[in-house]
Formats: sequence, C-alpha cells, structure tokens
Amino acid sequence: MQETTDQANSSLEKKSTKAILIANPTSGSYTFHAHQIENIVSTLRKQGWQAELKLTRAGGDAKRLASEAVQQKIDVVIAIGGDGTIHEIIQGLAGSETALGVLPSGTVNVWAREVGIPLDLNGACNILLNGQTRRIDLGKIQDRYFLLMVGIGVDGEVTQAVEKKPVKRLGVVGYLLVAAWWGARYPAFRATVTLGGQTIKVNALQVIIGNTQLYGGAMKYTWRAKCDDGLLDLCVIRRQSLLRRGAVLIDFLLRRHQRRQWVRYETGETIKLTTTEAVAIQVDGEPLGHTSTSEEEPTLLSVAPQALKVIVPRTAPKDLFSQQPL
Ligand SMILES: Nc1ncnc2c1ncn2[C@@H]1O[C@H](COP(=O)(O)OP(=O)(O)OP(=O)(O)O)[C@@H](O)[C@H]1O
Repeated sequence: MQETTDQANSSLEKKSTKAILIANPTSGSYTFHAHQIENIVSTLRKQGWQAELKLTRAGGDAKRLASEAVQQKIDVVIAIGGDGTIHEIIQGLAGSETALGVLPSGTVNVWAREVGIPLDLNGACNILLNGQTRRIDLGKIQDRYFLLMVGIGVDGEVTQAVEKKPVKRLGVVGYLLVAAWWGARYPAFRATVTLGGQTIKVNALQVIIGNTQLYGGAMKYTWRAKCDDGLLDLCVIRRQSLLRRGAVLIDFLLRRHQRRQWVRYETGETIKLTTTEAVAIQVDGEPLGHTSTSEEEPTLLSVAPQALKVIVPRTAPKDLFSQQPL
C-alpha cells in the first residue's frame, strides 16, 4: 500500500496520482539507466499512478513540458536528469501545486545529494512513493528561478568555458580541469552588494548566493542556508594570493571551521549587485550571462518564498529546513 506524508498525496491515494516523467536523454548517466526507467514507469503504474514518460529533444523542452503539466493540473513532475534539467523544470513549476520529484541521472546531481535522494533509481523511486512533500523557496535572478545557487566569478567563468568546449564530454573531470586552470589565473573583481539595508564593497574571487547548502556535490559555501526560510544566503570569497587559494579550497572541501576567515557571510530577502567589470554568472550550474556594471540597473536577486513543492526523503537533513513537512 502506497504511503505518503503529504495531505495532498493522501487524498491523491484515493484519486490516483497523476505524474509526468520528463527525461533528458543527454544527461550524464541517462543511457546507462534507460532500460531501468521503463521499469520504474511500470512500477509507478502498478502502484496506481497515472504515469507518462516524455523525453526532451532539445534544451528548453523540459521547461515547456513542465508548464503544460501545471496547466493540466498534474500532481507530480518527475525530473529524470541532472540539476540542469531540474533547473528548466522549476521554471514551469514555480508557484504551482505540482510537486517536483527526481530520478537522478545527471553527472553530479547536487539536489539529490543535498536532500538524500538515492542515486540508484529504484531507491529514488521508493522516495517518490514513500517520501514526504515539503514547500520550499526558490531564488530568483532577474526573471529566472533557481533551486540551488547562483555563482558569480570563478565558477561562472568555468561554467561558460566548459559549455563551449569538447572538454564537457569529460564530465566531472572536464569541469575539474577547467576549474583548476581558471582558479589559478582568475583575477579578483570589485563588487558592490546591497542587502538587508547595508551596502558592502568587496574585492572578491567568488560570490555564491545560495537557496540551499551543497555546492558541486562536495563543498558548502552557504552552509547556514535553509531552503524554506524566505532568505537567500550570501557567501563572498575575498581576494586571495595564489598560494592562499589552495588553502581556501582545502578548508572548504574539508568543511573546516576556519573557512569562515576567508569569507563575508550575510543573508537577505533581496540582493542588488554590481561589479566594476562584467563578471560571468552561473545559475544551478548553467551559464547565465554577466553581472551588471550599472548602479542604476544592478543585477537583482530575490527569493520567491514557498514557491515549489518537492518530494524528498523523510530522512532529508533537518538543518536544511526551518519548517515542518506539509
Ligand atoms: N534533449 C536534449 N538535448 C540537448 N540538451 C538537452 C536536452 N534536454 C535537456 N538538455 C539540456 O542539457 C543540459 C544538461 O542537463 P543536466 O544538467 O540535466 O545533465 P548533467 O549536466 O549531466 O547533470 P548535472 O547538472 O547534475 O551535472 C541542460 O542545460 C538542459 O537544458
């Protein structure tokens, strides 16, 4: 017997859950999982779900399919892909009653790791059937929603560099190679950040604005972030010499207490940011243009409180949430 904690879901047990599975066949481990995904659709149907599998044909399809699912009052959209596919899907789901479920088949799968969704698809399917539903915030940069974080600086350059190059085919190794290259040679940039009624001027290597905590599947820049508290967390890595950059990286990789000495950490509902020169931005791991250099029209970040329903494990880390499940 199917069991869910969500009130909506328990009423869904009576009327059968309607689900659309949106699969990105180009995502990291999709080919490896293709056969298993068909079995999972069968499993969901045997549990009484009305489940339909749709494959994307190009970037942008997942957002369109998710918007259509909301119009059709579908209960759950299940992302089969990585964080880029989820990023597209939340553009369609934001502000709706349609919940996001995930069968992780990307390269890094940061959201799945963050909330503890198993990377094996049968385990992830079990979370769809027996997990809990929560409402969480989404961040917004200009008119684009984000689930995880926005990065400005080194990681923005790395994301944009990888996107254009064959090195992308190397997956995580490709990212690490480009990150090592950029991390060593990247000059600092001057940023003016306004949040919570104060304006900060910093020489930064990297700015991270997080809705969640985990970064790149390994580190935590915004380690205090709660994804349902109506706030964005800001972590600015200050300019460092080449020698010190290694120490900063190690402190973050090992999640040491002393990582605090390298950063300025703040929270706020809205963040306005300008830089003296245009700096590359990434959002949820996808490239997104450059920062504004105009104080009249700064790059604007905000939070959309409680904008997304998500299905996560009952054992999802408690320190990621400030509120109770639905
Ligand atoms: N059918 C498709 N053809 C080409 N690109 C697609 C298609 N469907 C989605 N995309 C794009 O593929 C990109 C990468 O997808 P995704 O992030 O899900 O996989 P990944 O990079 O392997 O995983 P992760 O982000 O977890 O490392 C996204 O930008 C998405 O818009």
